[in-house]
Parts: sequence; C-alpha cells; structure tokens
Amino acid sequence: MSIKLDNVSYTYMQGTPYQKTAIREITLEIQQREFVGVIGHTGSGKSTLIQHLNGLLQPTLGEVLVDGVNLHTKSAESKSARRKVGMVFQYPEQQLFEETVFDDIAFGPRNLKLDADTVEARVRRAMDFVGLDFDAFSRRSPFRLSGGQMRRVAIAGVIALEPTYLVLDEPSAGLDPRGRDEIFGQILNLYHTSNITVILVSHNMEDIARMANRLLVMHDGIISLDGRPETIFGGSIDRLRAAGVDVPSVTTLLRKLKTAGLPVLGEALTPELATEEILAAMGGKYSA
Ligand SMILES: Nc1ncnc2c1ncn2[C@@H]1O[C@H](COP(=O)(O)OP(=O)(O)OP(=O)(O)O)[C@@H](O)[C@H]1O
Repeated sequence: MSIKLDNVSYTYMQGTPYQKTAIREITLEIQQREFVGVIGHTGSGKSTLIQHLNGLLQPTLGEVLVDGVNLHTKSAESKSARRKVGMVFQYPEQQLFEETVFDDIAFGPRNLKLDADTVEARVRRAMDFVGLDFDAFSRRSPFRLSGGQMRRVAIAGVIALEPTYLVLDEPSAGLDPRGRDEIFGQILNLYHTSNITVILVSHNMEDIARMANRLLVMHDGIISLDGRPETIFGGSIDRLRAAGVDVPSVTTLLRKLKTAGLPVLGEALTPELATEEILAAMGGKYSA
C-alpha cells in the first residue's frame, strides 16, 4: 500500500511562451503510515508535487499510482484510488459554503451516498478529531466562527471522507502560535490514533521536525534530499542552505555547543529532546 510517483514531470502552460516545468523526473514512493514533511524554498514545486497525489494535476510525463492503481484512467478503480487521498489546500476555509458546520462537513460523505446515520457518525468523529464540540458547533454558521475554527471545519470535511492518505498544504498558514499548535496537535493526534498516512507541506521547520518521520526537501523542481529529519538536519548545512531551508534553531544551538566542546550528540530536533541532550552532556548534575 503506497503512493508511487514514477518519473513524474509537470509543465504549466505547455506549448506556450510562458511554459514552466515545475517538477521534473520525480520518482518517489510513500508507504502507508509514514508522516512525510515536504519542505523547500518558495516556488520549488511543493504544491505542484502534492497536487499530483490525488490526481488533481495529471503529469505531463510519468505516472502516479495509489495502491498500485494509475490515477489517470477513466476506470472506476482509478476514481476510487483518487478518493483515497484527502487534500487540504492552503486557506481551506475559503472553500466553506454550507449554512451550518454540520452540512459543510457532511457534504463529502453525503456525496458518497452514505446513509444519514453513517454521515452523522462521520461528522461527529471528524469534529472530535479537530477539537470542535458537536453540540456547541454543528448547528452554527461556519462563517461566524473564528479563522482557526473555520479552518478546523474545513479540515474536518476532508477527514470525514476517511482518506487513507491525508495531504495538507501549509495548514497553519496565517494562524497565531496558539492556533498553529492546536492544528498541528490535532493532525498528530489523528496520525497516532488512526491508520492514516500524512503528507504535510510546511515552511515551519520546528513543527515539521517535531512531527515528520521522513522529510522531502524540494529544490528547483526536484527532491534534493529524502530521509529522516535527524539525518537531514544533522547533515550538511550548505546543502540545506542551497535548497533555501532553515535548520531548526535547537539544531543550530546543539551544533554550536558541540563545536565548543560539550559532548552532545547534536541530533535533537525539539527543545525537549535538546534539553535532555544538554543535561546528559553535563554529567547528570541537573535534571529537567
Ligand atoms: N498555475 C501556474 N501557472 C504557471 N506557473 C505556475 C503555476 N503554478 C505554479 N507555477 C510555477 O511553478 C513553480 C512551482 O510552483 P509551486 O507552487 O509548486 O511551488 P511551491 O514550492 O509550492 O511554492 P510556495 O512555497 O510559494 O507555495 C513556480 O515557479 C511557480 O511560479
């Protein structure tokens, strides 16, 4: 079970003077249950890449397979393979349109012609995942909610489709630190308590380093690095800089301490793990 890209290239406005190849010859396999972070400079091709994962963009060259099925045939198999991939776009709240939160989240499941009880069960479960109380919110208008709440409704609408793979493009964009922590906490909770695979595009290295177990670094339309976050952030800074990617600040701190002679491993990517490393390097004299 996987999403597989086989030699995929995509060119916008092909055949015009404005044509632009946004991703080139990408071969990639994402296995079920991975949590993949996609990072890279502006315009490196992240959004173009992820829009191939649910068949929204059709490769100019190459093919995309979900659980072994090519997304771009006219077969029913192809359609159901595309449905396995849920997509949360940037600023997804702009796509809310129903009169109540319930109807908005129920829109997808109803389209699948599920019976009313199943639809309600899915809406309840999705609202639970994004931390919205069913009784308090389901009858409210989505347009009278805060920005963070509207975004959660939009994400719940995708979760209610019960995708096998969940792709999120900058889900925390424009939220304050609290809203950002909440959204990421809910995504992590969903990942840990269901069988879902997550593919997350983010500019926030600290968050992505904390959550992902695999990182793809995009640079000028190709995947320039692919590996464990610890390996990538612990590796050559020059390669990351060339790809326009920051290193989490705790990694920079640990590198500096290591250079100064403190015997830290330098692998931690979160403040909590960095604290443990530093305290251990100090000979266990202090505790957190
Ligand atoms: N609809 C389009 N028409 C023409 N060119 C496009 C279109 N969408 C994207 N591009 C170009 O393709 C390249 C890759 O864009 P893409 O949006 O995939 O990058 P990105 O890494 O997601 O960027 P960002 O971090 O800014 O969202 C860029 O050079 C961009 O200008």
